[in-house]
Amino acid sequence: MARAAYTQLHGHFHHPSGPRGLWANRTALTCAIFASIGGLTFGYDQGVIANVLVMRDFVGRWPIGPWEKGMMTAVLELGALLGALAAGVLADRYSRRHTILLASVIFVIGSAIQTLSQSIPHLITGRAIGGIGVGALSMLSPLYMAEISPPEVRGSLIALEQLAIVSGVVFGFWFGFGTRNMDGSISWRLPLGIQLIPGIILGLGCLFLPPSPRLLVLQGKLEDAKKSLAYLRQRDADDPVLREELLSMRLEALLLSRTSSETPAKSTSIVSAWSVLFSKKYLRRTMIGVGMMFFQQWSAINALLYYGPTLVESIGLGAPTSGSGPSTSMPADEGGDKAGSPTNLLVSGGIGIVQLVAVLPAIVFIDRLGRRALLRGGSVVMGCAHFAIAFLIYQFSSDWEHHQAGAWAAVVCIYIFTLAYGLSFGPVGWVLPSEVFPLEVRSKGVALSTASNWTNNFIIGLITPPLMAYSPAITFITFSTTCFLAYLWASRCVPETAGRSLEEIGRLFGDGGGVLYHGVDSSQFGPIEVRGEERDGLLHRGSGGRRDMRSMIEAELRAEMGLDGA
Ligand SMILES: O[C@H]1[C@H](O)[C@@H](O)[C@H](O)[C@@H](O)[C@H]1O
Repeated sequence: MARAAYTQLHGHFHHPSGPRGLWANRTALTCAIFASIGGLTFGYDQGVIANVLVMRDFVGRWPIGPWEKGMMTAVLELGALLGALAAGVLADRYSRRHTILLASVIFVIGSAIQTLSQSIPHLITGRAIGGIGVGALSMLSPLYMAEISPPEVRGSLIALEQLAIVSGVVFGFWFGFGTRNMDGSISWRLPLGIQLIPGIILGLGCLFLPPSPRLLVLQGKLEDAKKSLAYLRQRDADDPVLREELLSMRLEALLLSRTSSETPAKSTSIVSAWSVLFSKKYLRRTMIGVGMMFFQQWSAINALLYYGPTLVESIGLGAPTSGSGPSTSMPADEGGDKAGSPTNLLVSGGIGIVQLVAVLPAIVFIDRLGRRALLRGGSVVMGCAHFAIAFLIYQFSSDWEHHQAGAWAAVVCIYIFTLAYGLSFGPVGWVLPSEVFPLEVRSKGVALSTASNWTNNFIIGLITPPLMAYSPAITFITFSTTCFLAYLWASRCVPETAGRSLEEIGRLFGDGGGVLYHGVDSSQFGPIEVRGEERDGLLHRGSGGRRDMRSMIEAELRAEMGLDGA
């Protein structure tokens, strides 16, 4: 009976996703919204720094060249890369919440140093330290959200990370825009200092969040896990549905401890703990996590964000540029009064707003339409938009003045691209890596995927200016090609994870570990072949002793927990 109740409540077809499902899971929703403050810090920095680096007082005080300006972005990204990887280890060793606390403290220290900077080295140091916090939070928030979410709304809840990031971008951009004309250093100290507020709120508040029930199960703290799950689902601890969910988590953890001599999460050797991600068992998932972030970044969202205004100016719209041909510097390199140039507003500010608008339907539909459908549709539209921009540049760049319609068409394409990205690779980029890894390697898998985000973000920042200098048309053809490759990757390599429990997703990769209830149309498995047959709502694998071990452990657990079916 309990099994039927569980299937009915958590099954793919019965439980509502979208707003109704979100409302039904409002405790998990509230916790996810709070945890998403981690994403806010990340986006805010991105939004604000473009404005800070061109503020009158800032430029007058420290007349720095492009090299130092590039450093400002680069040190944060490199710090974030380190932070994400370090958090992958600490999140298992201590807990998700305590690592969030530590990351928030580091972020606050970094932000304070930036705010109080008396010299450029201070600022760079502050950004490196702050970057460690930003990077750690950028992996911890989605990881925590994935582990507290019920399957039917997990996509929506993790997509809140993207909502937080882009809200941060928009708020940071417009706040910096608003203070830019203030007299003195307050114009830039204020927007840098304001980020202390979310950092402190997250650091203090995270200890009040319920701990991840999945991690507690892995650590053998079953009573605590039950309590946390009961709180998150707002159900009685003895509720059969709750016990079924707990059972599936315990089953996964037990299978893990009985089938592997050493739990990677507890592995003493750093090298073996990470190298396990490249073992045969996990390689496919690692490729999905790392590939997801690779393609998210190579869609070139940040290239447009950083270099969009320059591009638009080079095609003859907005503020006039000095010199001929496309300038390849970041908008920040262009000198004090360009911060408020119509182009900067139109593109940098506009791209943030379009991302923000697009992520809202994505949150509603990501669990209904599925991740794969969004990725496949999004990549095609993005690829076509880049291609159209390349074509327009190729066709008209020698004489934009007499082809204003063509120039405007390019701007429209930038927005179409951003809309498609905001509905697909933006949010799904954070969702997918958090769900494909099983518990034993989840934090490291998410850390490595997040590290892929920061590394590729860094590479794009580095190569876009010389590539644009060489040929803007070729630049866009390159990005168009990576988007079409992303389509092939999504079609061939990404399984549909929507609506499945994290334990169930392991089955899509042939783990055989942990899935209790299937109840999902197997045609949705995508290209990943699941060998076995379905009986009694259970997917039975065709071969191997693991299935037997699973049924054995399941029977043991059912007996111990007093659940039917034992
Ligand atoms: O998902 C985010 C978001 O789309 C940001 O705007 C972008 O700058 C980041 O690199 C990306 O990871």
